[in-house]
Amino acid sequence: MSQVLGKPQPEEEDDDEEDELVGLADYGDGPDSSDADPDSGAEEGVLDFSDPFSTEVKPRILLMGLRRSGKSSIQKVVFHKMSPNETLFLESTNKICREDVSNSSFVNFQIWDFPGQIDFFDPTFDYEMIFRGTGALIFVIDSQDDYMEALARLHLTVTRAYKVNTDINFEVFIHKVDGLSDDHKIETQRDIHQRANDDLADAGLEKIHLSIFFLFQNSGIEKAFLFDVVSKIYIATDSTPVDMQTYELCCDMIDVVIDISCIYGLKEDGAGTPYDKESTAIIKLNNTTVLYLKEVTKFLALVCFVREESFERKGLIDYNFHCFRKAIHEVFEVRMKMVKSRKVQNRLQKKKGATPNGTPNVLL
Ligand SMILES: Nc1nc2c(ncn2[C@@H]2O[C@H](COP(=O)(O)OP(=O)(O)OP(=O)(O)O)[C@@H](O)[C@H]2O)c(=O)[nH]1
Repeated sequence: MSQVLGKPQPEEEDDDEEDELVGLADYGDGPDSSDADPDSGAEEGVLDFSDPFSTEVKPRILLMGLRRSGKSSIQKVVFHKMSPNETLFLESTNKICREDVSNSSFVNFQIWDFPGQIDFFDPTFDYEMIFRGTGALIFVIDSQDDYMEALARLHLTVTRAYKVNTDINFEVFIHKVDGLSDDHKIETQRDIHQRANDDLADAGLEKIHLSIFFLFQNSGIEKAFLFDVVSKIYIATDSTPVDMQTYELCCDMIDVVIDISCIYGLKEDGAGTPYDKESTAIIKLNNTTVLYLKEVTKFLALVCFVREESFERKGLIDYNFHCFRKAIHEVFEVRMKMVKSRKVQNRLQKKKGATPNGTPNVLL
């Protein structure tokens, strides 16, 4: 099982071979991510919104989509290391489930899983409040289903949300592509892209940008770690087991890259940085595996193990990497915005003589 901000855990029996959600790192589970009771989330109709002045306010990501589209499965596989096969037994979600993903200083947000059947435009739901504090809205579409209803719902959701908050990032996940042929996948993505954007254009909302992509079931990446380059602690990994040898090999690769850059990459007066956005390295091992390192942020690197034959489709791997990097940057941006706005709000509150949590200061 993966661990967050930690060294590898002992291997666990896990027959699940597939890295189902490559392109999204698994930020692990365990005590770190379970610091909030998943069921402590707002009950249907009884939303318990975070106090905007509380220091607990976190960037919020909403998971929406029709019933059985796979929202809870995505959350469980990504954040709880559930094997994709086990998602078959997931019960339908009947209330909004909120969960804190606050495993480290790098990744810190709250994810809200909405039940598919919920009518969040029901007057009893304060959707304005929901969307106002939202950083990203992920809309999941089941590609094996007739997706016309999903597209109508997507349009309604996006237009409502945008009216309340123009800063929301809209991400559309085309899910369950495992059942589609390669041709059908491309055709489905093209069709969904076209229809979703046409609907927005018809509503005069071309400026809304929808990022639409597949959740790759098999990108050819065998194992991936998101490393903090300086400490060589991995802050996230995928759902396959971690073994010490693999982890150490990744650490060695980071050392090699940084050492070589320090020796030959810096200017004579020592100017420059040994690690920047151009940093990348590929090492072919003698066991038909390729080690691939790429910069994600100035602190983080993704280190992957890729089968040699899969590496021939390097474009696909790079595309996955690109989506992943973009998602990480968006999470950081959302987080920075929230931190800034919280500071401003706290300052304003202080000026007004109230404590950050909204209770007036009482001077005794
Ligand atoms: N073929 C396939 N099935 C999947 C995949 N992901 C999830 N499923 C299945 O889709 C079904 C519905 O998954 P859920 O995660 O419960 O869907 P949901 O959107 O949370 O559903 P509600 O809670 O009813 O809104 C389950 O039987 C899952 O096993 C996938 O990648 N491929």
